[in-house]
Amino acid sequence: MGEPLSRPILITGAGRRIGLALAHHLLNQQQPVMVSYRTHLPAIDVLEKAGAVCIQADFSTDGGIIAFGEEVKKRCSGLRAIIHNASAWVAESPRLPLSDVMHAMMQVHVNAPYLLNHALESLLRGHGHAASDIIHFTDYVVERGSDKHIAYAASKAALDNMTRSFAKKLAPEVKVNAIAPSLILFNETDDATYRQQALNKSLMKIAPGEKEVIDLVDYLLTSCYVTGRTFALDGGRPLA
Ligand SMILES: NC(=O)C1=CN([C@@H]2O[C@H](COP(=O)(O)OP(=O)(O)OC[C@H]3O[C@@H](n4cnc5c(N)ncnc54)[C@H](OP(=O)(O)O)[C@@H]3O)[C@@H](O)[C@H]2O)C=CC1
Ligand SMILES: Nc1nc2c(c(=O)[nH]1)N=C([C@H](O)[C@@H](O)CO)CN2
Repeated sequence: MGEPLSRPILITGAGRRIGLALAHHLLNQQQPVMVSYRTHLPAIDVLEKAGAVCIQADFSTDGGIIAFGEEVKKRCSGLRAIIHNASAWVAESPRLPLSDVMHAMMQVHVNAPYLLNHALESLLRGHGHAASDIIHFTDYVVERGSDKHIAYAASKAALDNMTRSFAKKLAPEVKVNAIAPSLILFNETDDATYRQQALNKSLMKIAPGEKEVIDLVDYLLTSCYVTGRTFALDGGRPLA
């Protein structure tokens, strides 16, 4: 149904973990993919060999965000979707000035999606009803706050709110939705005690892995009706 798979899906921060898995999943479906990466990990070379267009970008400055948007516009004439995955999970710490933490969180989780959604709007429009998507990756903590990642949670809450604003602005050509995960994937540095504590916070008591996110992205991309909504991937954590 609809046009052949020609417009790329843009995934930010796809050099590792969920973004990287999503990029390979879409490529395996013969869906063209364009990604941003900050650190040139070997996985980027593999992605390029698999056919992805990979563009280096650091969203810690507005200049870096704007330059990335300009490069995307040079490299394609339309976009099927933008998936705002790029993120840093930074806790407040005595070693970091609080203003630096808040600034860094707002840059990657708010300024980047805000500026890129505006800059790339013309690439998303003009393809028909519900023909394009924006997906914001937020977080379960938007609902509950976080005493250890206050700036992170606040920035993700702003991103959650922008989901509804952009849904109003871009409908009906472009659907805009958010995915709010809780524990999906551990970090290599997570020790056994932390891992057990984290697993116990949900009813399902697992870290499901990237496929849980990929399956929801696939659903959102196929919908012609869902927009302005946030989808929790939290294993029943609010009920635990
Ligand atoms: N993993 C989980 O359990 C959970 C994940 N989420 C959300 O899901 C999404 C994916 O999670 P996950 O794969 O763990 O994310 P990661 O933290 O592993 O990776 C995010 C990517 O974003 C990139 N990035 C970070 N800061 C910047 C920046 N300033 N400019 C450009 N790129 C940047 C990183 O680049 P680099 O490779 O250079 O570091 C990295 O490749 C995120 O939005 C996250 O908040 C939410 C809840 C739980
Ligand atoms: N950018 C990231 N955001 C988050 C991560 C991560 O690794 N990178 N991890 C989490 C945790 O899994 C948390 O959900 C556990 O309760 C949150 N956000």
